[in-house]
Amino acid sequence: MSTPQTEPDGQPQAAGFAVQTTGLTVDFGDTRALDGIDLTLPAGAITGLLGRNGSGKTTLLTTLAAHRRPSAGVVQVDGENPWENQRLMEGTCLIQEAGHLMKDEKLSQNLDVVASLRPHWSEDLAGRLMDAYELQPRKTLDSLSRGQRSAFAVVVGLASRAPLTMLDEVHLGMDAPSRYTLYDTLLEDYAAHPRTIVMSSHLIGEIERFLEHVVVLERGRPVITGEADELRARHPGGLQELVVEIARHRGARRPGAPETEGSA
Ligand SMILES: Nc1ncnc2c1ncn2[C@@H]1O[C@H](COP(=O)(O)OP(=O)(O)OP(=O)(O)O)[C@@H](O)[C@H]1O
Repeated sequence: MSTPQTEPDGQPQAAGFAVQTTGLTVDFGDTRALDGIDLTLPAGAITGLLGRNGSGKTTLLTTLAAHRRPSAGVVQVDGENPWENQRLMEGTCLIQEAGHLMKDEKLSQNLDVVASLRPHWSEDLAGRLMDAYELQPRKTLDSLSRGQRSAFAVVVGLASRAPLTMLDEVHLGMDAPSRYTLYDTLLEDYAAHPRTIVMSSHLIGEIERFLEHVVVLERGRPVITGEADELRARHPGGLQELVVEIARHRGARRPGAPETEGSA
């Protein structure tokens, strides 16, 4: 388990949670969304979770966040099963377009509730991001535009400073300046307060420069896992091109032909 460290103000520091899955399988009726996944996500690193539509990214993130139970296999977060685990629930934050927040309540009320639930909450960071996104605390969540709702989800997700912070397509609806505010703030705050970050996005070209670890899912299985620097060195076209190449290769594969599994 992670060892708590102390911040300058005496608060316990959010150390990153490591994540491990063994044989993780999730079925939705006849659809196998995750197919026996063995995966390790390193603690205190930024992992990019990449893959095409329907490859299983959201299912993996919601299962790691214990929003759903695996059909088979094991999930371990910071060495423990996250299911109904109070410590891990407090330390795990999955950001998905503000879906988990109170739509009829003012933003200020939402912030108060989240602050009371998150041991590592930063009032200062929340305030700075609210200002940067020009979000008015007196507005209700359901009165915001789509991009503003995503921005508010970013405020909540980053200010929570959760040891396991997962961002699932959180950029949806956000314009380019708002997305770069997210990236810049994430990097700056991560450097000062290391934690485990998992980021799923189709905007690979925008995020690949700060990824340290990469997982590419395809049809519910990891087809590539590895250090981003190594992958970049082996694929000068970048991660974006790599994901497109994988999709082309898979699309061209004859039905029934053996798959080329494993790390790149
Ligand atoms: N609630 C559900 N009921 C039935 N099938 C589901 C459900 N959620 C996901 N699936 C199926 O599981 C598979 C993986 O979906 P998932 O949402 O995890 O993919 P994704 O990689 O996040 O896709 P995207 O990039 O489009 O968001 C898909 O085939 C999808 O249709």
